[in-house]
Amino acid sequence: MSLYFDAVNILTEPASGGSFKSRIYSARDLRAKPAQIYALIIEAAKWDIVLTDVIDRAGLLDAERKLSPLLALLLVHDHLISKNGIAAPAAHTIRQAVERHKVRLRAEFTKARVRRGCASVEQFKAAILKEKREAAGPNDFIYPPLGAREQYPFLIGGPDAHNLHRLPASELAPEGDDRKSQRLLYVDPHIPDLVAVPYGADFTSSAAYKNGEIILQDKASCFPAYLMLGDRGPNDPWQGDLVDGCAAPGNKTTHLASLLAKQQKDKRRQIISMDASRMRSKTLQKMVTMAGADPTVTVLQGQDFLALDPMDERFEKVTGLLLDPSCSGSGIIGRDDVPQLTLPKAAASKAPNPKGQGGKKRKRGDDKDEVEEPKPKVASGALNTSPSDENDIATDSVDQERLTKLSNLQARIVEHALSFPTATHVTYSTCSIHLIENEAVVERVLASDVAKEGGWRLLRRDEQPSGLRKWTHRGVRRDRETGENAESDATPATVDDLSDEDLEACLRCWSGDAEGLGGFFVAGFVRDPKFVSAITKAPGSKTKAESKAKTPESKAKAPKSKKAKKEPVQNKKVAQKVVQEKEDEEDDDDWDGFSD
Ligand SMILES: C[S@@+](CC[C@H](N)C(=O)[O-])C[C@H]1O[C@@H](n2cnc3c(N)ncnc32)[C@H](O)[C@@H]1O
Repeated sequence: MSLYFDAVNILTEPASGGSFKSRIYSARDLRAKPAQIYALIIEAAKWDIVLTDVIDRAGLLDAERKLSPLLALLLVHDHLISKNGIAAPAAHTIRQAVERHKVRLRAEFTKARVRRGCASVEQFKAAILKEKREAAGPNDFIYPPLGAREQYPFLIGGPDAHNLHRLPASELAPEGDDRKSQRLLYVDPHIPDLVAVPYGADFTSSAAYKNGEIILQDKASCFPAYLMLGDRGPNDPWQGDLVDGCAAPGNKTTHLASLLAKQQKDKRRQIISMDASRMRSKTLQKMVTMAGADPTVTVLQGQDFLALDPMDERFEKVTGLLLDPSCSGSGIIGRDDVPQLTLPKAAASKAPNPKGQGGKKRKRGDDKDEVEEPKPKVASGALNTSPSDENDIATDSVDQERLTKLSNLQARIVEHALSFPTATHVTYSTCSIHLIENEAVVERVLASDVAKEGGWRLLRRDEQPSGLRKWTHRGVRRDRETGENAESDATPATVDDLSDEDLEACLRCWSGDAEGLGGFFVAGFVRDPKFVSAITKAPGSKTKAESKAKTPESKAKAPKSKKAKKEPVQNKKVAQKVVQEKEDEEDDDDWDGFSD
């Protein structure tokens, strides 16, 4: 029974940071399994317009005054549609409150099906999806309308499923869907192997999804790995190993693995992937395994990227580093992303709550008779969720001090990446909209000694992979006016030291435009490989990198250690600080991978 009360609480509590799904998985006071709660809400949302109609016509809420509209909707969903009925003992008050009306409820459900001319429940489900799709508007097929992302997932092939476009439409379309004969996948024009699927396509039950052959991923999240590995193929494969320094839950790591696998059929390069948070590292490992990327990816669990010694032998072949560190998450859309359900009408004479909020708070163990819950933020409309699980710290207001701290850490992380002696490519990304975390970090990094000494510059637009070259949203010189910024007292930041070409090199995504994405930023840093060999191997070079680099002789003498070497003292303080921050964040979002 706790399942329904937990679901009601989740749907009615004020949204904190992270996506709806991640909030369920990280909630502490749930008694039912998070996966069950999530599934109940998602399934009930698919049927809400019918269930509401059935409940209203059956007069359930007038007869059962203790049932709130939301609780009734969830219970009636399981009563009519779930194979096992309501998940509560037969004698439970709430179950009885619904089952007392089973004849009427069943009759109204059947009438609703027959009115739509459907012979089976599957057909009925498809008809409802179609109704909802039509209500959502004509553009639903292309990209997700804001706030309905999880219904229009972006899919990307996993390491061993390079061509998702071949996936049979029958795997994706719901049974009885009248679009089976139509084109069901929208092939993305910017990212290879990326497709959007139409409303109601239940790919989560497809074998390809369960096997990790396809991965649900936000489009913007695909930019960094593609920016790094580009349009190469087997004739022009990536040379060297890769590091993903801030990798959990693993979207970009698995995308890197997928792109690498496409290029290198025989000898696979390695990806060393890590996250400072131990808890999130477990999710990372799980996602890597599910994607079949274990042969390519080594996960360093709980590893602080800043504590890595770039001179460690493990990294001697590293040519590319992908950095997607913690950020404000201000680009994540649908923060208040509780599913929006159409609800039945409350009983007419129900006593209003004194605070105007609906009922009393339920205590643990007392769910036998307490059946009202706070008024949900529910309305008619589509399911509204966001795939923001990889980011963890979105807040509702601009905290300049926090942004400054984050940007300091972000700049330090990118500069550390630039200090890897054999690196030629580094990408930096955030899902923040703030200049201070994006262009301003790039500006600082380019001005740093490590960038200047190492010959680093930005990967120009004309050098970017073909799909991203076409992307029109580019870096900005000053913060855009947003609701959040408007409330901030801070003077708008500007970047004056970046050239127009530098800004063209930066890629931006904005929420609220026709692209249908959240806010995102990515930039690529590159340097000429000849310059790399000069700083690591040229005799007499005075660079820091070279002064620390091992000579071939010292390498021959030193035992080949698999363990990280003692970190530089300067990094140690940073490392301790970051690890502390990470431990503070251990309770943040976890992501349950694609193993529903
Ligand atoms: C935005 S999330 C990364 C999302 C990931 N790239 C993906 O695509 O799924 C940021 C991650 O960086 C990790 N992180 C932050 N600072 C770190 C550090 N110094 N070393 C390693 N990981 C760090 C956080 O624990 C968090 O999991």
